[in-house]
Amino acid sequence: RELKRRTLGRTPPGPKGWPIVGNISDIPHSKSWLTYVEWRKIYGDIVYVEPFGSPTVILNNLEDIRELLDKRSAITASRPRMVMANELMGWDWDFVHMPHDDYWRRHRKVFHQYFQQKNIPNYYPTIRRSTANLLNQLAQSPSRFREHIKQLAAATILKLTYDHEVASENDYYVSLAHRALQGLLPVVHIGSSVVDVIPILKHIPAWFPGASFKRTAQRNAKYSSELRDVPFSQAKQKMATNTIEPCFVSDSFKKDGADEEVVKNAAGIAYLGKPDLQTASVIEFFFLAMLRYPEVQARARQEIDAVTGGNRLPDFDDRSSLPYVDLIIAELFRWRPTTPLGMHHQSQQPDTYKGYYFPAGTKALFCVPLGCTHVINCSHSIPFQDIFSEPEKFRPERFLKENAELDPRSMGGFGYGRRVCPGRYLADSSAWLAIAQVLAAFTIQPKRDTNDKDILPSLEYGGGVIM
Ligand code: HEM
Repeated sequence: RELKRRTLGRTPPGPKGWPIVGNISDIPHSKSWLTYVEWRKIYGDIVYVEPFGSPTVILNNLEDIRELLDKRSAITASRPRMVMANELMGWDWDFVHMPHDDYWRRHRKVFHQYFQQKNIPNYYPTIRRSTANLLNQLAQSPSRFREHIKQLAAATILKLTYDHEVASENDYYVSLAHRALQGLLPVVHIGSSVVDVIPILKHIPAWFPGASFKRTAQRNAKYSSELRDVPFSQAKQKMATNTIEPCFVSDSFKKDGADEEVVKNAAGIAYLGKPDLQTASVIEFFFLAMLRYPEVQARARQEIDAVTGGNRLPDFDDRSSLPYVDLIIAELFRWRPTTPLGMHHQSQQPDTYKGYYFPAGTKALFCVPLGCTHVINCSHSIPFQDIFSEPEKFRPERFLKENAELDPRSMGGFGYGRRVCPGRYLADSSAWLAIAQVLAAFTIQPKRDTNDKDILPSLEYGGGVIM
């Protein structure tokens, strides 16, 4: 290591690890960003750790993130090996976690062709239908708003992907995705499973003491193939009988050189739920913000009523006349990013930056540099307060004044470089219509307790990958 240091330069500073296991015990499994905040104060914007010999940097500064993950994306667009998820649980078809290679590129291309920006207006009718259903459900059972929001996101993506209509919360496809995700989400974060840290353990038998990860993997493996195969074969049956309406599967099959396996995999990922979980998450955070900031809600309502006359719902044509609603969405991305640590990137070549050496295979985690994510439970340390003042406050007006040139939607909320979220245009349109129409049709208020006091929900994050 000393020789490497002398010839290639130093790796960035970070907590000193132990022999062999490195920093494995320094990285918490849950809410790790709180630890990263503390490390930033000690070591600076670029922190280096080596859990079990695996080089990892934590990037805390937008300028560094943009340089390394956007500009040098050709070498930082890969993903870390995921032994538990991909090799034991059968998720190797999931292109979100594929290495940056030709096979990934083919999936990304087919996905992009369908979900690219210019195609989104074709999907407005589907988004409108799902949103109308959300409004009806909210009118009938407002306290179940979280279930209704999840159904909204699932209905849009399943219709667009397979021409499948989600009729109820108990929809079979929705529960398939839910079951699969319950197994997958806990194992996609660095260090979340012992076998990702020590891959050789994947060869020990399931009965071996301490091999509970193997038994967990075996239990969950069938959900991954079920999720990918069942909806796809039903869509294919509809295609065979000419009863399918245009959707991702049918459109992608019509393209020259269509590859069935790639279309099947990419469809499975559109539907898997991570994407629609995130859209649902943005809308849930919107409800939280409106409960806490009624003055923002009132101002948005005023803006909408001035455009619609208060007697119709806003629609996509109104978007350019409703700038404040857009600022609310921008502020949601800053105030509560749905993936505060983004998704891990991995470099494919050694590199140097700011005098530091990054070995090939360095994993990069970026703390989405938007504001108060990191402050929760930790109000004395506010990273990025250099960018946003009072980051813990939900204040859409900040983008009219001191932060007018910034848009958090292009500051990491959707990721970076060649891996930037290819579903972002669909997500943006779905979230916008739901938020604008809910603002027009309802007033979001807290429940009251028996003493007529508002019951306000907690502002705390959970501890997973997607909030
Ligand atoms: C508000 C909603 C959403 C948010 C905040 C979001 C955010 C993200 C983020 C942070 C990444 C990782 C980017 C990186 O590694 O640098 C990502 C990747 C991805 N997202 Fe989204 N996303 C959303 C909605 C969607 C939707 C609706 C779809 C599908 C239609 C989608 C499909 C994907 C896919 C396929 C990837 C993996 C791309 C790759 O690895 O090449 N996302 N998203």
